[in-house]
Amino acid sequence: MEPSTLDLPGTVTGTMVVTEPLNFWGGQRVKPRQQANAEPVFEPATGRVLCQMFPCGSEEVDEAIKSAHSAYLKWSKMAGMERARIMLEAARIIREKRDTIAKLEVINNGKSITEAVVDIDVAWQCIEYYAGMAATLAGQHVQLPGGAFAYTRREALGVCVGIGAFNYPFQIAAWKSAPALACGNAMVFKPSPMTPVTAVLLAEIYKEAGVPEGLFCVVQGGADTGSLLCHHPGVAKVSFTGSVPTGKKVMEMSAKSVKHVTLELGGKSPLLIFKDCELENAVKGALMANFLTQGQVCCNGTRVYVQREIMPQFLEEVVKRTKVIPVGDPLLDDTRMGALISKPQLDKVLAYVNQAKKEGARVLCGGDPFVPSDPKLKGGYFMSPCVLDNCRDEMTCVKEEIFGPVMSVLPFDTEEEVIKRANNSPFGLASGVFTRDISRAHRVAENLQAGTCFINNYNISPVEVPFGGYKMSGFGRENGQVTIEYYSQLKTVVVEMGDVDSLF
Ligand SMILES: NC(=O)C1=CN([C@@H]2O[C@H](COP(=O)(O)OP(=O)(O)OC[C@H]3O[C@@H](n4cnc5c(N)ncnc54)[C@H](O)[C@@H]3O)[C@@H](O)[C@H]2O)C=CC1
Ligand SMILES: C[N+](C)(C)CCCC(=O)O
Repeated sequence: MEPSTLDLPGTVTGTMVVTEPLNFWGGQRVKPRQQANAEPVFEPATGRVLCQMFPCGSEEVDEAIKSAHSAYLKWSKMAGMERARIMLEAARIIREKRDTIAKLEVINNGKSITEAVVDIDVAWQCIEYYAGMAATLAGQHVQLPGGAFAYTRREALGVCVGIGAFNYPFQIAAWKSAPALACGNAMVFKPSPMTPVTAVLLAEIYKEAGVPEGLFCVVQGGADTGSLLCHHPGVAKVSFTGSVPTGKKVMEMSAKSVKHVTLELGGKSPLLIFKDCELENAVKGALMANFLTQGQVCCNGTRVYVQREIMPQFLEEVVKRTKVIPVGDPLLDDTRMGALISKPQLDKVLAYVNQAKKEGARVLCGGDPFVPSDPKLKGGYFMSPCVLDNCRDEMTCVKEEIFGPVMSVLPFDTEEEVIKRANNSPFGLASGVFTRDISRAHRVAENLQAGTCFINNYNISPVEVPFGGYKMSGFGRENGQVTIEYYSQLKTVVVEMGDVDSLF
């Protein structure tokens, strides 16, 4: 890579320009074939153009998939132990380059450096975790009558496609590629067109660690490139992270050639806070559930149901803490909230706040554009984190995914009532409950219709535990042991030891 991209120690917000090619296949960065249809990529904290994103066309997609396929033929025949060793080396390199990758992630995504460092740590942990699993893949031996037997083999799928969202660009690439590679697959990854910069670093790191050329490729582009990938006959599986409408399209396109599909889609997750909770932890949990990555997190607990008796104390504390969240230059260590991904996203979120007001919600704090005092940040996409009170279940802000720093607070009276209301949503990604009553905690966890339930915490996602949705939040899982099943297929081998007993 050119030194300009990696030479980051002195880099401050508002100075970086990325000119290196952002595609990667055949073991190297590949220049875009056509300069047409270029889209500017912005630095969210300043509104400045960071680079151009050149979408890949069908020839480029084809080349990347061919490159991945030839790598897959080698990689899938290697011993699991050998794949593990290379993946561990990749994890080590990420650890070594963590601060640089995190910085670039911040410049492209707008989240605070404190969060980005955690994201990169989770990325190498994920690769380390699946490296540990690569050598454990095994089938089963089944005894049959007459000395016959069968055994199963866990085999790779082939070339898998990963399509990522803008909110966790590097981490999503790791969450998808780690289990894919552990199982012997290759991956072609398409980042969000708004965050094209860091996935290619992962490609370079895998290469440096020793994967066969082409094993992890990056193609840049938006919907058109994504659809070329979903239609390509050389692709065995598509793992998608993004919105529900796009997820449906991905499933539909993949259905044409019966590709495997994993969908990690949006949510409107409920967080239930009972009066017997430890209030300070519940308040901290509500902040964690709403304000990470400027609220642009699919599993955020944006419907905060608070038992009526403790509502005044809860609101007082949550508002007090929300008001002092340091919003500003995301590269500074003290900042806890950076900029939203784009101007349209900021406008959309502010419009949701306005709509909420119109429908009768009360803004207790925030919900306005925020202009930091630093002149270089004047064009950034900042807003003050917002708490909405007086919300009702039928309001738009309670029903729709806002994908911004907006918490809607609703009162409830009984456990039975709140579970019913919490489940009355087409989404089912995550949920949370704060209570000191252990029976209640597990009963609530059992009855909430969501892929994850956090008890007395929120938004922690260790790579050892499965993550994924119920209902319209998607299907399939990422992380945890089970994800091996989503990136492999089972072959049954039946062995006859006697003579064929023919019916004919
Ligand atoms: N469940 C999860 O793990 C996550 C879900 N999300 C959801 O994603 C949304 C925000 O992210 P965005 O990046 O704006 O979502 P999006 O759905 O617009 O885009 C996601 C990805 O799909 C690609 N894409 C768009 N149209 C396509 C098509 N026709 N065929 C193939 N690929 C296509 C985009 O280029 C991008 O890479 C939110 O609604 C959020 O809830 C975001 C992050 C994580
Ligand atoms: C890391 N975590 C749990 C906060 C969010 C991960 C899911 C996503 O991609 O939005």
